[in-house]
Amino acid sequence: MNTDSLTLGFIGYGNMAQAMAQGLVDAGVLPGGRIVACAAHYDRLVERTAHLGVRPMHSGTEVAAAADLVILAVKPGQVAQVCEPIRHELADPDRMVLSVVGGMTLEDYADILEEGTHLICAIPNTPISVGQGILVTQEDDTLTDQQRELFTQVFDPVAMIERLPRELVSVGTTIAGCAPAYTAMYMEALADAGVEHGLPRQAAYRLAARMVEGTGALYLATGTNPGAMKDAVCSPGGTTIKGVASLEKHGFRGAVIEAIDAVERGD
Ligand SMILES: NC(=O)C1=CN([C@@H]2O[C@H](COP(=O)(O)OP(=O)(O)OC[C@H]3O[C@@H](n4cnc5c(N)ncnc54)[C@H](OP(=O)(O)O)[C@@H]3O)[C@@H](O)[C@H]2O)C=CC1
Ligand SMILES: O=C(O)[C@@H]1CCC=N1
Repeated sequence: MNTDSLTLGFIGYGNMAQAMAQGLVDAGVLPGGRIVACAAHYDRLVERTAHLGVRPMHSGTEVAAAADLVILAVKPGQVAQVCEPIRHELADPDRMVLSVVGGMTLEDYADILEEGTHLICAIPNTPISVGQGILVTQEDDTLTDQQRELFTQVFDPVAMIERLPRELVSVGTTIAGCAPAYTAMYMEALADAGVEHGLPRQAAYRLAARMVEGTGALYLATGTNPGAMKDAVCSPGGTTIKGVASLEKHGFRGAVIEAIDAVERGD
């Protein structure tokens, strides 16, 4: 099996599944016609799948029968119920299952899937839709070496794959998977300030977005410590340090750390 003959099936076709499908099709990993999907509401599914040519199906049973790689992309509370009727199909030795269900680890599937199911648990983030994603993947999985290689072939073009031990998956997921929301809030706040000072809204968003993208790219290209990246922008007696001092006064870094703590505590 390789990506040229792979059929991928989503069980659940909401925000995350659509982001993944979009990224994979746009990156040329596979055409929409080799992706199948089911969801709770068929009419809505038909609308959501049309533009990529993804094939809508009526049930998880149809998806499992059609797909070599089945992606569980429903809410955590729904996963046991959707897997129950297709446990046997999912355990087919030629099939692999990827769970992107928030908070679910390999161990959580012991009572949900049949023993021997080839399963990997990973959490993507929404930038996967533009080929700039992250997949935080539990180090332990039950894939064969060949399936693990195929998994990498499929997702490498659209995401950085970060394999972590079970106990670190949660915080890794929070930073990679939840923080796009916090980063979007930061961009929104920067743009609001820009608009307050007269910048047109779209220009303000463009500046904020490119700045976030470029700052991340600069770190990835150079590995410079983020503290040193900050220092490099702050000229002595200059403008940037005034903003740094103001952010510190208002607890900026503490607020970010507390947000991650809140997710990890499950507040
Ligand atoms: N959004 C994100 O950034 C991320 C999400 N995740 C995880 O991905 C999973 C999905 O999240 P998200 O896409 O945001 O949620 P959505 O609510 O957007 O999507 C959930 C999907 O599940 C479908 N569904 C519900 N019940 C069934 C059922 N019985 N059979 C088949 N499909 C069903 C829904 O169908 P319908 O649309 O018809 O109601 C919908 O398509 C969650 O576990 C989440 O933790 C992981 C990483 C990031
Ligand atoms: O908020 C959520 O439940 C999901 C999990 C990771 C990102 N979004």
